[in-house]
Amino acid sequence: MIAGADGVSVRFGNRTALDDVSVHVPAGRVVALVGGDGAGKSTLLRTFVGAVTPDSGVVHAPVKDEVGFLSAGPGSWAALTVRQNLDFVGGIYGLGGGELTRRREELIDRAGLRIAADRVASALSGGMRRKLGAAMAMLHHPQLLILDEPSTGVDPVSRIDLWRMISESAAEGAAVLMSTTYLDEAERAGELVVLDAGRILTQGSYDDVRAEFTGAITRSEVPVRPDWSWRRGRERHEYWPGLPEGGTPVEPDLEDIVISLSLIRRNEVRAS
Ligand SMILES: Nc1ncnc2c1ncn2[C@@H]1O[C@H](COP(=O)(O)OP(=O)(O)OP(=O)(O)O)[C@@H](O)[C@H]1O
Repeated sequence: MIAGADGVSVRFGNRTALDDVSVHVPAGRVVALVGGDGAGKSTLLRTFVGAVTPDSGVVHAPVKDEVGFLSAGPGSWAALTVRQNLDFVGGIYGLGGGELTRRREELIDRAGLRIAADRVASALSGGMRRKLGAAMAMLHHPQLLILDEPSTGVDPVSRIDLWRMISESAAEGAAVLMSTTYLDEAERAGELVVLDAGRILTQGSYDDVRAEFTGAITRSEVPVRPDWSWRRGRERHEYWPGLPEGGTPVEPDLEDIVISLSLIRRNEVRAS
């Protein structure tokens, strides 16, 4: 295992951002951290780069030079071109000469940024800028790659480039921990960690998560219990802890599972 968090809790004043979270990130794997706004994703990622210190629990990570980090911010210098940004980061990590040029041009191609290679970062589209940030984080072949919402604002075609870059880093041996709000994308990761209000709702491979989910999901135009239903396209899906009492059963996907588990958790919190 390259990196891991064991029983990590983080509080900001009286707000609990993470509550007893454990996550392991092995070499060659992509672990996707999934959760809505304020779930604690950025806070957990920031514990791995030393930007947040846990109130309890332990975080293991390689030394700083072996970590690549794309933060939730811009991730590149606005006034530098794509090539200059990559050269600058390469210099920080001691890369130079032909080695840096080869790696820089390889990542420019992988990111689909060749047409923009001499454009300043401030003139890139949001998606191009995210891909440049990801390229900068992985430039020095870090053992641990931490990416905070790399695909937010990236169009579906560019997301394919981004996923290829992330998969290639993992295939080359990096341990990758990334956050995303896109559940379809998270299904592709080797492992999922679903966070809600600072706590883990479920984790494991997508197959594990599906196998552990015990409820049933139905679809209908009008749900039987609106509080346990959510919109999916033109219909509503509804969660049932046991046998459904209405609607047409559907095979739950990750979105159904995550929403059901969040509703169960919120109901437990309200009841306690
Ligand atoms: N520096 C901080 N000071 C105070 N509260 C914070 C700080 N950073 C995060 N929080 C709070 O901790 C909780 C988790 O925030 P975090 O940014 O980790 O969530 P997130 O899952 O990354 O969500 P988002 O995608 O909206 O950033 C939120 O309630 C947030 O308001």
